[in-house]
Amino acid sequence: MQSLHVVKIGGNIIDDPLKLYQFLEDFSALDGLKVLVHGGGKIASAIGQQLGIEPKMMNGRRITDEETLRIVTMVYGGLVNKNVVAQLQAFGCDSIGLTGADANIIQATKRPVGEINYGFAGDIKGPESINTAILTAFLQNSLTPVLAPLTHNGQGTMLNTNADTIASSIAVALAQNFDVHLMYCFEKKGVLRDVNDDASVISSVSKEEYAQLKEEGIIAAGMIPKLDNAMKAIQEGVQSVYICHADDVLEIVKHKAALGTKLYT
Ligand SMILES: Nc1ncnc2c1ncn2[C@@H]1O[C@H](COP(=O)(O)OP(=O)(O)O)[C@@H](O)[C@H]1O
Ligand SMILES: CC(=O)N[C@@H](CCC(=O)OP(=O)(O)O)C(=O)O
Repeated sequence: MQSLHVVKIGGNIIDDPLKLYQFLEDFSALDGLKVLVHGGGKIASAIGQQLGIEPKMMNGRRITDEETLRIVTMVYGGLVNKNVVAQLQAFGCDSIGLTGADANIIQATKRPVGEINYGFAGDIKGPESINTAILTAFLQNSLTPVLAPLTHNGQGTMLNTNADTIASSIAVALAQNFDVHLMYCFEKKGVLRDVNDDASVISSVSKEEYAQLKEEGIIAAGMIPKLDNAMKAIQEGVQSVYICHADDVLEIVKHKAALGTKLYT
């Protein structure tokens, strides 16, 4: 099977124009088939605040009421997605910017109201909710899909879906057709033993080690949903999963550099 890289880029890089520029230059230089999934939570919060709407987060997830849904649709599907595509074009990477509604790429269901009402947050059922045929057709036509963290419910409503979940779901679905390598890129050197020390990278994490690190409180905050999604991918057919710094993606792929954190089942 052909190799495919699914790369997710997080909010702290997207929010920094220079870091984003450097990352997109490296991403463009990756050989072979690739998909980019972007977040943008920080920009959505900032623009919401400019419009007088305070962000509401619970367990690292955004509570998406009707007003917030309008903001995230504009910010993720418009501002962030189109600027990323324009910059990729400048680096010679022919890309197509999409939300989950475009070409019916990702259908989701509105999260049921439990103890917390997350509002218009979308949960992806499984690989059957991903239009792998159209994603494969884009890839075969030399286009790099750039996916915003938005899905739709098939009944006319957009839903907000965590970008780490989109990356994992896309990677698992495409693993039916490709040898998929999933990379979560962010502003730290990997999963760290001490979150303030970039020299404390844990080079590999198994399922058991993850449970232990979580219990000890070494893995916390946004790293928990990221690792839950990453672990799911490695258990469901993705060939390799890395969590690494946005600066290191090219080194890891091109030169097999021992950087970042590699996950094991
Ligand atoms: N053990 C850990 N190693 C690295 N980062 C950690 C760890 N525990 C918690 N974190 C926090 O998780 C954050 C990453 O989660 P998040 O902000 O959701 O990522 P992203 O920007 O990719 O969406 C890091 O910025 C860091 O503050
Ligand atoms: C439901 C939900 O929480 N959606 C996320 C989508 C953006 C995202 O995941 O952005 P980062 O990768 O930059 O964190 C949010 O609105 O914050």
